[in-house]
Amino acid sequence: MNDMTPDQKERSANLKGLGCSRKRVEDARFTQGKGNYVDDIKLPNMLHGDFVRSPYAHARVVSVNKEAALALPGVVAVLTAEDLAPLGLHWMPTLAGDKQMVLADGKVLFQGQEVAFVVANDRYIAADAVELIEVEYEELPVLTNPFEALKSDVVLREDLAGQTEGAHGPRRHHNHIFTWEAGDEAATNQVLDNAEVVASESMYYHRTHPCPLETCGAVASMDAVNGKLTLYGTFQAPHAIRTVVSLISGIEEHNIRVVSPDIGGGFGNKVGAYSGYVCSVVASIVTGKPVKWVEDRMENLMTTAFARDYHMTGKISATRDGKITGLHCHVTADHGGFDACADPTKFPAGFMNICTGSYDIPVAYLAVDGVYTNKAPGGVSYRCSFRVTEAVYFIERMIEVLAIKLNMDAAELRRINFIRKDQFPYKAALGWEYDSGDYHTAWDKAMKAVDYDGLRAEQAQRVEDFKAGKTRKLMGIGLTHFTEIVGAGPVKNCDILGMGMFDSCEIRIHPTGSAIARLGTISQGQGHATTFAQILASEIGLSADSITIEEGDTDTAPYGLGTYGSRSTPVAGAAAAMVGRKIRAKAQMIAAYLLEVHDDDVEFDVDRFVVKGAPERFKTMKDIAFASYNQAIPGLEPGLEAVSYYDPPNMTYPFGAYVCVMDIDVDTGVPEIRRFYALDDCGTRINPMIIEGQIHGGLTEALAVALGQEIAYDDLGNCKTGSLMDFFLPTAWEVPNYETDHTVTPSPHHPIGAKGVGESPHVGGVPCFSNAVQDAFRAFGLTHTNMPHDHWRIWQTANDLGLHD
Ligand code: PCD
Ligand SMILES: [Cu+]
Repeated sequence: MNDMTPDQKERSANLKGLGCSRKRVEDARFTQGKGNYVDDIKLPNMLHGDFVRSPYAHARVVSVNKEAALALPGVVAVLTAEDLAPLGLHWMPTLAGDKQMVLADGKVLFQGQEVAFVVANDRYIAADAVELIEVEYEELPVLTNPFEALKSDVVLREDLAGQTEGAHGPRRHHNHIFTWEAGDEAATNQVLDNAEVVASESMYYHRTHPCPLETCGAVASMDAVNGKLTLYGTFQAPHAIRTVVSLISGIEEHNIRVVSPDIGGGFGNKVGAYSGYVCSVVASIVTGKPVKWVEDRMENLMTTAFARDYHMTGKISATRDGKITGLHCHVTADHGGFDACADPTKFPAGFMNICTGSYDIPVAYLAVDGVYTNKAPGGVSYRCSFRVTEAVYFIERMIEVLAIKLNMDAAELRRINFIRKDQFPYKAALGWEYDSGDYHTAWDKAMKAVDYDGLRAEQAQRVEDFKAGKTRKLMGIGLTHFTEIVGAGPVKNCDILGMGMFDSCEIRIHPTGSAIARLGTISQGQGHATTFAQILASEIGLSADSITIEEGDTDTAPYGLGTYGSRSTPVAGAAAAMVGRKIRAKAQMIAAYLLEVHDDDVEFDVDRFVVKGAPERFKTMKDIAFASYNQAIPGLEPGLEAVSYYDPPNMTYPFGAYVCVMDIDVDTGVPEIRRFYALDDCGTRINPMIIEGQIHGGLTEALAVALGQEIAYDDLGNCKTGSLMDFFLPTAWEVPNYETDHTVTPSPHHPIGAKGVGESPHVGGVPCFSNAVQDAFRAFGLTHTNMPHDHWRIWQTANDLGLHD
């Protein structure tokens, strides 16, 4: 940009390409109520489905009596496992290599589990009929604690009885799912045993839920005449859903069309497959009519994919002057009744092995035990790619705990252990190769921006004042330096149900120099229609305003693995850049032909090809597009179209430095966020305004998780947080003013150097908010206390430390 002439700058600005804070093109539709969501889909003669769900967390289903329901006028059908069994559809495969009941097959394993599916003429009749179905249950002992589940005689998964081998290796107990290990245990233990200092801590990253504003839903429409099934739904991965539906239903894949229309937020909740999808498809086949199923808020919170629920124990060793020498981590992962985690096949605990964080740790070991309990299945990322938020929370807490043990400043401890710029690409002890980073620059910028030393001085004074009885408010400074890992993934190690996690972009340039591009991803609010057009604009020299972006229809879009794990930019974004380069290569030939020079004698110049050394002789991309349809080079195919399937060579590693300043009222437990500074480095920035929006959103979800959001159960397995009365969803009232900042460290292997950003603020935000709360109490002897830090728990912490005496 800097070495451009004024004319080039102007032409470049007209393209609205990379780096432009272009306004979101989708917002005209959304802000005027013209979105098209699943519930807006209304097909002729459409029926409506609703579930009978189990009130018990663990029970045998003795009988289901449908008679009264079927007698209700307007009820068309009631499906149970018995009806699905002949089709082989009473169980479905999960993304984690387990299988899950579509409808209760003899027993239920969590509260809210689907027992029967009612199909009726309208949603209200369906709901009334649900009440008329009599289910006889026989209660069984409930296990909600994974540690107890591993000791209990109670067999949760009777269908797996006697199976000592699971999808991810040996199972050592009937409620054990897998053990997954990374790193060198013997070497790590040796370092820990001989270390000058070792800090240990156990922490629980509580169960929570993505809770998008729009709940999950689907409309299935089986056309019996031509054998075509159309399935509309809130799918974050429409192509994968098409393949799964084909595999489990036996309908040939070309006869299935999956459409993700507008999606009202996904956040990981809409990656997996749910009973509602299968039941609406079966119901449509059985009734010959379209069937809609849309869950309500309680069903969404209580039964669809939860996130986290990781019990983590760590040991970190260091020299007396603070150089970290080793890290040991053990996780007990509560997966609920079925293992339905959405992770690449080879990673049953996702990318938890990024838990060495931003630090140069020579040796490390991680083991994760997956366990069945009587809770809802799921295990999705919720704004973090595959357990990265758990990993970052773990290491950022361990650093704080170590700082306390060493009696060192936590910022300085981080600084002396960061991976240095000259160490990239950096091979981490747990296997990943970090593509790029410049942590010291980011950290120093952050410390300076917030006047870190000044803050610590103020905090020390506050402690004095508190002890002197002059104030009842403590001050906490939360620090986090996170490293994300996004862009799954190289096909060599990342697949879902055998489908490699590449992604795709196809473009067709029309004669007049405008275009349509389709991708294998699907926006849920991220703004892909805006940003993918920007990547293409810069690559092919046509204005972003002349490029339509389309996603989500498997009949038209090229195959791709969808949008989650911040993979759209690293993978599909790369495909977009590559497809642009294919277009440019052909355009170059056409331009040279039209200008009557050799191919090598023309060069690309923003929006045109010019003859080298003679910039007045050129053909614009618009000229070339038109020519490609009528005067193409003899022997060359007409038209200007291309498709690219991109298999990334590595993942991308965005990072950031966050600081949170908080005042905590010791007597009420209420935290007040005075300041939140977030520096993000996502490599090349496509749209700074969209990035800022992503960061505000992710930080707000981080605040939610750290300060109150939780899916909680009582001992009987009753979900206590099934509505927004109990499940904390922050509003403008709780949200502070965020200060955003950035550095730019491009990814060396991504065609435009971009890394993902959507998840970063959440991954970095959760430990930062939590560290702020905990730091406020450091001077009074606190080392660690578990999230969520709601007012009651904060008050309790103060009380336990004797601050109310
Ligand atoms: N460098 C850069 C990067 C990025 N970007 C931008 O930003 C966004 C984002 O991106 P990414 O990061 O790549 O991502 P994606 O793939 O697209 O997406 C995903 C994410 O995204 C986020 N964000 C959001 N937003 C909204 N609005 N909504 C939603 O739902 C959501 N979700 C969340 C989540 S959760 Mo997961 O699923 O858990 O895994 S994952 C996730 C987009 O638009 C793009 O383009 C830019 O501009 N630049
Ligand atoms: Cu995750």
